Parts: sequence; structure tokens; C-alpha cells
Amino acid sequence: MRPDADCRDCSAGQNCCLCYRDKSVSGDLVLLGRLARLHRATLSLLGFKSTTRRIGEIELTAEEAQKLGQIAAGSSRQYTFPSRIERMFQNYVRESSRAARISLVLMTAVVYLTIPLWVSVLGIPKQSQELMTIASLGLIVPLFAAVTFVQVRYLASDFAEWLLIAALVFEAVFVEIVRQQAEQLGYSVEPSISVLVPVAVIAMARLRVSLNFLFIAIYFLILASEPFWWGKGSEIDGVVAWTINLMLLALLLLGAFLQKIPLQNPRQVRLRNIFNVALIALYFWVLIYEAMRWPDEVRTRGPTGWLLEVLLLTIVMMAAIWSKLSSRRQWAANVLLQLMAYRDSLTGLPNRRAFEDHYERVTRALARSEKKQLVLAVLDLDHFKKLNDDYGHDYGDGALAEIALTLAQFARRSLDMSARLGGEEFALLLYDCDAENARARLAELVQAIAEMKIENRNADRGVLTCSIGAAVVGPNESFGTAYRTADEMLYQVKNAGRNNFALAG
Ligand SMILES: Nc1nc2c(ncn2[C@@H]2O[C@H](COP(=O)(O)OP(=O)(O)OP(=O)(O)O)[C@@H](O)[C@H]2O)c(=O)[nH]1
Repeated sequence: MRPDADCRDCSAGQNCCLCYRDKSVSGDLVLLGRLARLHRATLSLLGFKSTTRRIGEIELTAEEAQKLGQIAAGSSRQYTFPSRIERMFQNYVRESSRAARISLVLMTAVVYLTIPLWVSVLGIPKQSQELMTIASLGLIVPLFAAVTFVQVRYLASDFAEWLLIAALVFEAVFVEIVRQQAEQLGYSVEPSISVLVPVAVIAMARLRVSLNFLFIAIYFLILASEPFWWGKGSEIDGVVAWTINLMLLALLLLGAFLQKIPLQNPRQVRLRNIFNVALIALYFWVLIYEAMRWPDEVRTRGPTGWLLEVLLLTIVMMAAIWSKLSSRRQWAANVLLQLMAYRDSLTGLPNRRAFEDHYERVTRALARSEKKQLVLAVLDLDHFKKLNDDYGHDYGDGALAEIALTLAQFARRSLDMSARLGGEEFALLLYDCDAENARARLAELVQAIAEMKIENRNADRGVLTCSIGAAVVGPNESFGTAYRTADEMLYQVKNAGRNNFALAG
């Protein structure tokens, strides 16, 4: 099993508390473990993730969250996310289309593997049979096996997308050549057969919209100069067709590049959208115009067939763009929902649910293999009611947000966590921390909060302070039990005069 790419501990060869992978397979469970691994490998090959990623991990800046909100609500004309989020979205799309891409390339490889069987049935002359068999088994099948491997292994890289496109353009040209040869042998093969490949790619592979355009442009660029290939058009016509199409291709690339520039001004965004639509319309118009001027001698693809292909690809392309846009909106809404479900909106800290999830996972991993100790601390602000009453609720909110920043700084080590449980109560999980260590750290924290000097004139010390109750967590101890022990300690600190901590265990 490959380690989780995002995980810092996965190379450690033990149960991993970061991504929660269970790496242990005990004695008699070896066979079951192997079967489970095989099952997981098959699932992951088919595009399903074998582990659940920790949710509630996404950190967004205020601007990013605002942009996501606009896209989710459909109130923004610009559908690209800020670059860091865009990368996350593209990875999500690639993950979710992995199964489709792999099926696509595998099916292509299988179809070409069976070519030797059906060319003999069709009664194709022996020499052509041999040529097709050699080309299929020696060229297309290895190429698509390699593309499958790259899709499985390097899905997250742009290279995987480029290779997929290059292989499919190559395959479409191959089909065209075979079709032409068949035509010469007296078989009539429907021209639109070669358009099936780009249609399948656009519909299934969920490539970026700009890549889809590029794919269509290259595809038509090759087909538009077909008379030139077969020596049936005049050379001038061929060269002119190539040049015009290459120029349009360059413009389409420019359009794709412009798409990446973040525009704030709605007028600029509108202008860019008009430019894109005009460019695409011009491209398709040129294609149709070229087909009308197709020389009579080229019977392999008449103007109507050509028109049909252009139309078919346009329709599929429109459907792909629409589905991509709606999946952007859904994804943005999903991310925001995850954030809301696992984050406290006032302080930005994880909320109780996220904290409990994290606690359960860390204690489960500890129970399995590690000898590390864990401390749960409950922190309650002192005389917070007085602060609210004397300075107002907004001041209270600001104080909570500042305390949250200090706590987030305090619990920075990889499996530590700070969270807001509710009201003026926070929780801390200190990983790999024994009782002695915890005492020193909690004393520091109590002092650090008093030294923030957040004014609270009617409190004992004139500033906002905190009380902390903590417990060393026993193996397999539930959150409820550990929390109760820590809360009892907190109660004792409150009764003893506040601004202090107490640790049980
Ligand atoms: N500003 C603000 N106040 C809050 C929020 N949540 C809870 N509070 C207030 O926190 C106060 C908690 O008061 P108490 O539970 O009496 O605790 P305390 O005044 O801190 O007293 P001790 O805990 O005994 O030191 C209440 O006045 C709540 O209104 C919040 O999100 N923002």
C-alpha cells in the first residue's frame, strides 16, 4: 500500500495517527489482511479512496471563503477558485473521474487487443491484416497500457492529462487512416466513427474545459486538412487550411491563458466571456466553411458528415462545460458546509465535533501501538460574564477570538489540537505529553493568558484570566470519561480562586 502523500508519519512504518491508516496485521490475520489489501488496491485502482480523509482540515482565508460562497450561490461570473483552492478542486475532479478515465483507456486497449480476431473474420486481405495486427498490438495496445499506468500512478499531475489527450488524438488519427484504407479496399466505414473517441473523452474524462477545447481544436485541425493528406486537395488549400486552423488554435490557447488571469472588475469578466464565445463561434464557423469547400474527389467525409461531427462535438462540449460549472458550485457548497460543520464560526477553531473526532482517532491509534501519553485539558475563562456586562458582547467576542489565537499557537505540534467547546469553554489535546510535561505547559498557558492583559476591571486581577482542569488520558478511555475527570479538576480550580490549573492522574 502506498503511503498517503499528504501524511508526514506514513513512512514511519507504524500505525499512523495522522491519516489514521492501520498498518498492523497481526499473526493469524495475515491472510485476511492480504485480502483486505487486495480489496483496497482494487478499489483504489477503480478510483475509490481506500481511506477516509480527515475532514474539517481545510483552512480558508476570509477572501477564499467569500469567493467560495459567491461561486456556491452562483452570484459570481467568474467560476475559477483562487489558485490554492483551484488545485484542490482539480484534484477532487481527477479523483472522481479516475475510474472513468481508466475504464476509457482500458477499453480502448482491449478493443485493439481483439483486432487480430475480427480482421480475419471480415475477410480483409492478408497483407492489410498483418499491418493492422502489428500496428494494434505493437503500437496502440502498449501505448494505452502505458497511459493506464500513468493515470493510476500519477493522476494528480498535469502530465497524466496531456498524455491522455496525446494518446487519444493519436488513436483518432489511426482510426482515420484505417478508415481511409478500408475505403480504398471497397469497405464503407461511417466517417463519424472517429468522432466517438473525442466524444467519449470529453464526456468521461472530465478534463479541464480549456484542455477539451484544445483537444477538439487539434482533432479538427488534423481532419480539416484531410484532402491534403490524401493528395486530393490542392497543396495551396491544404497549407491554407493548416495555417488558418493553427492561428485559431493559437487564439484558443490565448483564450485559455486569459481564463487564468484573476479579474475583479465585472465589466472585464463580461468582456472576457464575450471574447471566449466569439472565438469559439469563429472556430466552428471556419470549420463548417472549410467543409463546404471540400473538393468533390474527397468522398470519405462529405460536408454533411463533417457538419454532424462539428455539431455533435459542440453539444457534448456544452454539456461538459455545464456539468463542470455545476460541479464547481456543488463542490464549493460542500467545502463551506464541511467548514461550518467542523469549525467554530467566531474563533475559527475546530468545534466540539471536530475535537471529539480527533480525540477518538488519536486514542484509537494509541491503544493499538504507541506508548505515547495524552493529556486532555478543559479551559474556562474566569468571570467572563462580568467582562460581557461591563464592556459589551462585541468586546467579549473579540476577547474570545484573541484567546483562540493564543490557544492555536499553543497546540501547534502535529497531533495536538485546540478547540472551542462552546461559550467561554475551550479544550486542548496534548499529544506525547506526560504529567510532568503537561504541568509545565499548562502553567505557562495560564500565565500567557493573564499576560495578554485583556481588561476585565471587575475580575479579581483586573484582567481576563483562565482556569484549566486536565487529565492524563488512560488507554481506550472515552472522551466522555476523560472530559468528566478534567471538568472535576476545573471545578476545583474555580473553587480555589481561579487563574490556575489542576491535573488528575
Ligand atoms: N461575548 C460572548 N459571550 C459569550 C459567548 N458565549 C457565552 N458567552 C458568555 O459567557 C458568560 C459565561 O458566564 P458564566 O458561565 O457565568 O461564567 P463566568 O462569568 O466566566 O464565571 P466563572 O466561569 O465562574 O469564572 C455568559 O455571560 C455568556 O453570555 C460568546 O460567544 N460571545
